[in-house]
Amino acid sequence: MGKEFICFLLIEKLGFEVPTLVQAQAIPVILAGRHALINAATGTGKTVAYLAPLIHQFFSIYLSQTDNNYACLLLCIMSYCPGFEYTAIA
Ligand SMILES: Nc1ncnc2c1ncn2[C@@H]1O[C@H](COP(=O)(O)OP(=O)(O)OP(=O)(O)O)[C@@H](O)[C@H]1O
Repeated sequence: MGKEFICFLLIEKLGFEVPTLVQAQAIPVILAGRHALINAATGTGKTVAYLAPLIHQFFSIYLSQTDNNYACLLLCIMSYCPGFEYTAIA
């Protein structure tokens, strides 16, 4: 599973045609397995910058180990905190 899944997440599921600067910088680093300290202004897209590659890696592991069972729970918490539209627990 390569870049297509990240594009699927960002474009098809979230409707983000173009990654923000912080996403464009952070996503390839995290996908490469390197540590990343993400520092950017409020509202610049940090949440997706770290969640998209984490979800990608989660499903990569899931698909390569079909004898194990995993659960990925995506929660919509818009009412909890406007502007913060999603979170993930894996
Ligand atoms: N690539 C993108 N294209 C368009 N909109 C985006 C993109 N990435 C994030 N957004 C939107 O921008 C807004 C801010 O994103 P997000 O909450 O991830 O930023 P943040 O940097 O984590 O903010 P905070 O510092 O408040 O936690 C959200 O409404 C989100 O849906």
